[in-house]
This record gives sequence, structure tokens and C-alpha cells, in this order.
Amino acid sequence: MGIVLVVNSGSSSFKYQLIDVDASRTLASGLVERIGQGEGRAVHKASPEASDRSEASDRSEASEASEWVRELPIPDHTVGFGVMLEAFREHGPSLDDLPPIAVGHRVVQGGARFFEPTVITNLVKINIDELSALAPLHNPANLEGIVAAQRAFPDVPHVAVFDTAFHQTMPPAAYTYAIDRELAAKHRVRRYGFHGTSHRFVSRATAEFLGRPVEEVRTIVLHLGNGASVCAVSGGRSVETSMGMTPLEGLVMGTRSGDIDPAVLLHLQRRAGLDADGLDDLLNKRSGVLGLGGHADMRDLEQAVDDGDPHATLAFEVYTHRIRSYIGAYAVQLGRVDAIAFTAGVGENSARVREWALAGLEGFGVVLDPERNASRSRGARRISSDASKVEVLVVPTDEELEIARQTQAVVTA
Ligand SMILES: Nc1ncnc2c1ncn2[C@@H]1O[C@H](COP(=O)(O)OP(=O)(O)O)[C@@H](O)[C@H]1O
Ligand SMILES: CC(=O)OP(=O)(O)O
Ligand SMILES: [Mg+2]
Repeated sequence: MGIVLVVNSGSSSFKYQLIDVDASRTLASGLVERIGQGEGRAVHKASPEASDRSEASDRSEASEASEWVRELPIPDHTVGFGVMLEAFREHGPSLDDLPPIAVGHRVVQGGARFFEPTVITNLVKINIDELSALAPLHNPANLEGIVAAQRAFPDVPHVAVFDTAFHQTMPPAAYTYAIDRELAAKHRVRRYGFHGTSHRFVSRATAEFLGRPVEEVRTIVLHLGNGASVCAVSGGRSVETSMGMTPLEGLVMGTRSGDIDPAVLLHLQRRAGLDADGLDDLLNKRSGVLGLGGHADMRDLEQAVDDGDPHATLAFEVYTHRIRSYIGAYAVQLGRVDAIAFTAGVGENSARVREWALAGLEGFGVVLDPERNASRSRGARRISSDASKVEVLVVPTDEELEIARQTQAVVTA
């Protein structure tokens, strides 16, 4: 059995899943959070009959499994992995019975250097550290998770799976910013794109759902989670994506602004007294639908829209307007669109976002079926009408399974 532990580390938390790759099955999952913040918390679930994705890809399935919860100080990631090992010992499944053959790590920024999953050596760690300049919020935390996980699992290979890797196929015309080229090259300023693991998984699942070879299909993937990005995928390759040098560009997100005239930053620097850190905080943490509508969580925002809050309504309109603009732009770049696939927390669950984002596109052959769109059935499904020229689908993403698959492929190659 090919069992892989998948780790997604953030600065103050990490999520993990123990996955049986051959059976596409989660054996256990958990979250260790509030690391270094006084009182930490760990939640661990063993899946009794393990969630089999072919039957139920909905994550709520996992919540039906029994939980192991601990509240205790977790000063750093190393202690966090100790708590995780304790959870496996006390609550199961036993890692002695189900030893992982490898640990797969989500790493956000791989720059132009990493375009495929990579076994983590000391040199790779130096590179990930060095790429922190291009992802200061993500890479240092990813690296901390890797170091701690290597201490907890010293005898198996650790593999980095990069968010940026799938987008390394973008042509220069798509990834180049129109600024002084020498300055840009010196500081590695270009578009890299993110959420690649999800865009790759969903674009392949879309072709599979349509029963067509991935090489033939042109898809627009809308990954709408807390972070959000669009990807134009042609023949299984990313040709354009909305996030740029960092995960701030593109769509309106929970707390991030997405696209903005760069002169706004200069203006706020000169007139509102914001320095680099202040602008970083504003654009990454206090903007998006939170900044406009007072709620970062789409469920809360939709509730406020229903309650008649005009700020929430405008936030919702701006959010969906931006998605429409990208659909138009990417349809033109692709030349032909076979499918539009919605994925991640918002994309999979919000019928209203999907409806608003696609309203009025009938003239372009995009016609939603309201009943199919409102259905909450699980798994990949069609939500366009039979008359629609473009297939519109909801395709649940599974970044952890994709990381586990890529990790297994690297270590068994
Ligand atoms: N039923 C729902 N309706 C609308 N939005 C939802 C629903 N369920 C989850 N979401 C939204 O999904 C988002 C989180 O998406 P997710 O993909 O889990 O994020 P991430 O992995 O980037 O943290 C939140 O904004 C949440 O409100
Ligand atoms: C890269 C990125 O934006 O990731 P997330 O959606 O997990 O914040
Ligand atoms: Mg996510």
C-alpha cells in the first residue's frame, strides 16, 4: 500500500492527511493550530471506514468521524508534530501498522526553479528559503513545517509539491510584467501563479468527467476559496492564471484586494502615511470582501446580502464582476472554451456566486440550469443546461490527494 502523509504548513498552523494513494482514501486528517500563540489546539480524526473519494468527496464526510481534540501550548512546529504523533498513537490509526512511505509538503512559491515535485534535500531547503523573498507570508512557514516533519519522520523521503509548478508552462507573454526588464530580472519580478496543484487536479477531473482526453480540452478553472484564482488550461497545460508574483493579484478574495491600479499604493503612501508593511497588511489582510462588506467568509457575506446590507451587496457585486471579467479575458486567450469548472469552498458551495458570475453570458453559449446549480449533490457535476454550448461544472478539488499522488510518483519512480 502506498501511504503518504501530506502536510500543508502555515505560519501558525498546519493541516495534515494520511492518504492511501492507491485507494484514493483518507485514513486520518487533522489540524494543529495557534502555534506559538499561548494556548494551541490540535484536532485529529481517524476515518472509520476511511472516506472513499469515489463515493463521497465532500469534506463534511470527515466530520462524521470521531475526533481527538487537545488544547495545550504549542510553541513551535516541532512540538506540533509531536502532538500529531501523539494523536496517531492515542486515537489511531497506528503509524506502525500504516507507515507512510513518504511525506508530501505543499510549498507555495517554487519560483522559476521548480517545475515538478522535488525530493527535499538540504539544497532544496536552501532554495525554498531563498524564495521566501517572493512569498514572505508562505515559504518561511512551509520550510518550518518541512524541518519539523523531517525530525518527526527522519527515515522517509520528504517531497515538495509547489503551488507554482503547474503554471511554469505559461508563455512569456502571459508571465511578463511590462516594467524595466533589467530591474525585473534582477529581482525575479514576473508572474508565477498559484493554486497550481488544484488547477491541475480540477482540469484533469474536468476532462475525465466529460469523457475526453485532457489534450483536447480547453477549460477555465475558477478556484474560489479564501484565496482565489482563475486558470486557463489548454490541453492540460496552464497558459494563463490570475495570481502573479504573489497570491495577491487577480480576483477579489476574502481579505485580499486582487487587481488594483499600482498608483493607488503610491497615493496611499503619500497621502495616508502608509509604509510598505502598512500597505502589505491593507491589501492582503484588510481588503477583498472583508474590506468592502465586513465579512471575509462567503457564508457570512451572503447572509448580510440577504439582510439587505448595502456594503455586503456591493462587495458581492464586485467579487462576481471580477470573475466575469476574467472569464471573458481567458475565453479570448483560449480561443474556444469547452468547460468552465468551479471549485474550492466558494466555487463548490455557493450557487449564488456561480449564478451571478455567469449571468448574461447566454450570448456566449454559457447557460446555467438553475435547478442543477442549486443542487447540493456531491462529486463532480454538470450545472449548465443541455442547450449550453459551454459545459459548466462543479468539480471538487482535492489538493491533498494530488500532493499525495505526486509524492508517491516521485518516490517510487
Ligand atoms: N455553503 C457555502 N456557501 C458559500 N460559501 C461557502 C460555503 N461553504 C464554504 N464556503 C466558503 O468557502 C471559503 C473557504 O474555502 P476553502 O477552499 O476551504 O478555503 P482555503 O482552502 O483557501 O482556506 C470561505 O469563504 C467559506 O465561506
Ligand atoms: C497561494 C494561496 O493563495 O493559497 P491559499 O488560497 O491557501 O491562501
Ligand atoms: Mg484551499
